[in-house]
Order: sequence, then C-alpha cells, then structure tokens
Amino acid sequence: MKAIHFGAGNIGRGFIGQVLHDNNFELIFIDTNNTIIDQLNQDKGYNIELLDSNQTQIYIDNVSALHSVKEADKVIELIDEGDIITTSVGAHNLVHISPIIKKGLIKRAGKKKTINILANENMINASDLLREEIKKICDPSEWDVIEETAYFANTSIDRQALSKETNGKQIAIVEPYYEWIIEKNKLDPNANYSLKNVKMVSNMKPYIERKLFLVNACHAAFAYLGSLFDYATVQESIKDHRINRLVRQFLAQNIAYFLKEYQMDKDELKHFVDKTIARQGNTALSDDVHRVGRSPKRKLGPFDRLIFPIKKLDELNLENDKGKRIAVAAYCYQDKNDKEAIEIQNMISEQGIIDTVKKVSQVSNAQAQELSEIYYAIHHNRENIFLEEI
Ligand SMILES: NC(=O)c1ccc[n+]([C@@H]2O[C@H](COP(=O)([O-])OP(=O)(O)OC[C@H]3O[C@@H](n4cnc5c(N)ncnc54)[C@H](O)[C@@H]3O)[C@@H](O)[C@H]2O)c1
Ligand SMILES: O=P(O)(O)OC[C@@H](O)[C@@H](O)[C@H](O)[C@H](O)CO
Repeated sequence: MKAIHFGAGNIGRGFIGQVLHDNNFELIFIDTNNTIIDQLNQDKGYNIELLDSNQTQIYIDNVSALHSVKEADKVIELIDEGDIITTSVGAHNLVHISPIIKKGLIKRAGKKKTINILANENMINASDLLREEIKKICDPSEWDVIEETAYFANTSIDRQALSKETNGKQIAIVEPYYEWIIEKNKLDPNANYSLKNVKMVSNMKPYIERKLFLVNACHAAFAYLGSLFDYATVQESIKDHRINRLVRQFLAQNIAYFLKEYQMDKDELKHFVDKTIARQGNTALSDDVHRVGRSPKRKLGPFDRLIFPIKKLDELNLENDKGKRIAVAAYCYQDKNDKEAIEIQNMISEQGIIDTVKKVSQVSNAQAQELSEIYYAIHHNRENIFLEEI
C-alpha cells in the first residue's frame, strides 16, 4: 500500500511518516526542498530520535520522495496508484498543493478508485479547507468525479516534532507522546486498510478545539511572552515563574469555555493542562520561540488559538483578560525573518493598533479598544503585563 505524504518536514517525518510506516504503508514524500528529497531518495529511509531517557532511535524504511513542482507528472501518476493522501505542509500551503492533488484525483477517478485524504495542519477542519481549495479550481463535471471518489476527513495532530542535522543528514527529533485523531464518519467505508495507533472519533470539534485552544494556545503564549522578555526558547520562557503563572491563569480562563460548551470534566481538563505544560517544558527539547511563534498573522486570525477563545468567552460573559494580554504580546512580537511578523509591525506603525486588530483578528470595536489599551500599557512598560489590573 502506498501513502503519498505532502510535506517531509518535522511532523511529516517525525510523526505521520512513522504511523503510516507502522501501518505497513510504503511512504512517498512530496516536497519542494531539494535537500530533504535527495536525502530520502539516497537513503530510502530516515531516522527519528525519541526524546526519552534512552534517546531511542527509530529507522523508517521503504521511503522515497518527489518534488511537487519539478516532478509533477510523477506525482500525478502516483496519486492515481496511491492508497492514502496525507499532508503537513502548513495551513497556508494547502492552496499551493491543491492543483496537483486535483489532477491526480481526476486521473484516478476514471477507475472509480476511492481514496482517503487527511490534511494534518494546526487549524480547525484543514481537510475541509483542502477540499474547498480543490473544488474552487474544478469545473462542475470535474468536481462530480472527485466527489464520488475522494474522502476528506478532518484530523487533529499532536506531537512536538523538531529536526537536527547530524553528519549532514536531517534527523527528526520528537517527544514520546503523540495523538492523531481522525474524523471517522468521513473516511472511505471501502478502504482496504484500517489505521492503528490513531484515535477515531465521530465529532472532531471538541478534540481539535482542545488541541488548538489549550495545547497550541499555551505554546503560543509561552513563545510570545518569552519573546517579549527576551528568552530564546519556550523552555526558558516556561521557567520564568511570572510567565508560567500568567499562562496558567490564561489556560484556566480558556478551560471555562470547554466546561460551558462541552460539559467536559474540570479535573480532567486541569490534568490535561498540567500535562501539556510539562510536555512543553521538557528540557530535552530546545524549541525556538521563533518556531513556535511563527506566522503571527495566522495565529491572530479570528478562528485560531488566541482570538477564537477571546471571542467565545466574551460571548459567554466569562473572564478572558489574560487571553487578551497574550494576544497583545503576539501583536508586539518581532522577528525580522518572519514575513507575517514584519507585516503586523508595519500595519501597527502605519494604521495604528485599533485598525490592525480589527483587520487581522476581526474583533468588535469594544474588543479592539480593550486590546489597544493593553497594548499601550505594555508598550509603555512590558512589566505591566503582570499587573493584577491593567
Ligand atoms: N512540528 C510540530 O511540532 C507540529 C505538530 C503538530 C502539527 N504541526 C503542523 O504540521 C504542519 C507542518 O509543520 P512542520 O513543523 O512539520 O513544518 P516544516 O516547515 O518542518 O515542514 C513543512 C514541509 O512542507 C514542505 N512544503 C511547503 N510547501 C510545500 C508545497 N507546496 N509542496 C510540497 N511541500 C511543501 C516544506 O518544504 C517542509 O518540508 C503545520 O501545519 C503545523 O502547524 C506541526
Ligand atoms: O505549527 P504552528 O505554527 O501552528 O504552531 C507552533 C507549535 O505550537 C506547534 O507546531 C506544536 O509544536 C505542535 O502543534 C504540537 O503538537
């Protein structure tokens, strides 16, 4: 069985590749990075190092790779023969891979061969987004044939995955913990395989929201507060007791959303948060604040990890002052190598903070006003972020 995976980056090799390999798939990575493509083709496999006490080494074999642009014809052929398509290219790149996936699906649709497509990106319903991007570029007859054969199931994916270079080779380094949750009722009922080491659920919403609004929100908070106080890594940021306390207060406020919306168990959620902070503080990891804080415009979007909880808690009349401080820390975030960070800083200088938050986060006038007051207080003196009241 062949798995076609778009994105041979950290999570693609460090997690999705491992699970598909353990489910007896041959792995073909599709990427645009020549270095990793050449490495995978040369070695026909790759190493994963687990961040456990033994630094366990895992070798993933039966691997090859193709370039999504230079070898487009081969990729289309492969989609025609493949058994599953998965992605981890970054949510903003789904639009770029949709034309080639469309061509491959049209080719195989003639044979009426069904296929599962799982987009694994940190956003709500990434597979639905990929489906929409493909639909947009199809004429109605093309879409009819794709719709008959392609099954787009949403997912939530959780494992801290980084990479390191050893002897000129990229090695995936990952924490032992992982969770891959898949929306089971959208999967192809006639698939000739079942996946082990994944969790199948009928209602994805609570799971992906818990991942984004607790795990990723926590991570983003440590990254943006860390950056505000000149720490280089998330692990250093977590050790600052004032930052740690503020992030815990922030997550305690976010927990209230899950209690109200899904009647989840409070103690289980508290335990989940403790476990998440312990995972993110794992000193075997050295996770750059600029990796975790990357693409702040995406992270400050209306449905993403920082703003969606603020909006929901406001709607429910629940406290969210800590979330607003974290969002403002994200608006203060600077990274000269990150296009989105530069764009946000330019917007703030040219249009002011109120118009910027309205455009980027699509918040109400009252919310924009509140965020701007916090922004000025923090801009005046970053220590103000820790005050009882701003
Ligand atoms: N790293 C993690 O800890 C982690 C955990 C859970 C989810 N995620 C999510 O997984 C996705 C990937 O994250 P990552 O950390 O692996 O990033 P990454 O940058 O390490 O990997 C992304 C890969 O996609 C490739 N790519 C980009 N555009 C492409 C295109 N048009 N065609 C083919 N390949 C393309 C890149 O070259 C790169 O190799 C993101 O959505 C991220 O939010 C990451
Ligand atoms: O990948 P992003 O940019 O959406 O978020 C950065 C990190 O929070 C993320 O990659 C985590 O490491 C991952 O989601 C852990 O499961």
